[in-house]
Amino acid sequence: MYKIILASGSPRRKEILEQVGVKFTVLSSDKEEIITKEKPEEIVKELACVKARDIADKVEGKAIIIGADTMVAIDGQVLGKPKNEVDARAMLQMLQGNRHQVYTGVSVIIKSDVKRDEFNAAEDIIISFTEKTEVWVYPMKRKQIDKYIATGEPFDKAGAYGIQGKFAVNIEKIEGDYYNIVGFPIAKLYTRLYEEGIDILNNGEEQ
Ligand SMILES: Cc1cn([C@H]2C[C@H](O)[C@@H](COP(=O)(O)OP(=O)(O)OP(=O)(O)O)O2)c(=O)[nH]c1=O
Repeated sequence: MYKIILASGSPRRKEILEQVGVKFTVLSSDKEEIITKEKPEEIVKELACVKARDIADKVEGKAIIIGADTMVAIDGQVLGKPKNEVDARAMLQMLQGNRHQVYTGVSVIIKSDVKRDEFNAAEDIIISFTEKTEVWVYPMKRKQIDKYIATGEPFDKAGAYGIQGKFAVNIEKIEGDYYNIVGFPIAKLYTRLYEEGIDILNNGEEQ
């Protein structure tokens, strides 16, 4: 039996794992997120890896630690969470009437309890990937953007919107995994781990 640990404080990621029936605990990382990469698909993987590593170093025994990070990209710009209202308005102004990409990077560290020798712990297995979803947003007037900002929804979300919330009325269409936009590409994670012989729906035990 593995302990499954979600290394993220995002309530959305927790909800998605609960929805499919994974038994896990949450230990969120407070490590500073320093970006050294340029491409969004690399940045999200790097940040997911920092979160998973931070928690993996703090837990003992057999464990599967899952880190994730979500960002929005549009016209060569990468958007994280807005810092304030002005920032949120600028982001939503860019996204309205346009197409953008949402990237979520996932990093999974599988810690075994088998020791190589009496001094060294067994090597961890690391699986990491990025999932991309294309999103088209209908044109929005300044008044609509301001009303949306007033709901308070933008502030803890990459790109300043939540597709699962009140922003749903502005989504024209998506191409790719919906759950990836909400912050966690659950199907890709489940499938990749299953290929490795790990079933997260069964406490990580092999099928
Ligand atoms: C685009 C979009 C993002 N989001 C959220 C998912 C993520 O929680 C958040 C991006 O922030 P992240 O930095 O990926 O994650 P987090 O700060 O919430 O949690 P932690 O760092 O502890 O892992 O944006 C939505 O909820 N809906 C959306 O439509």
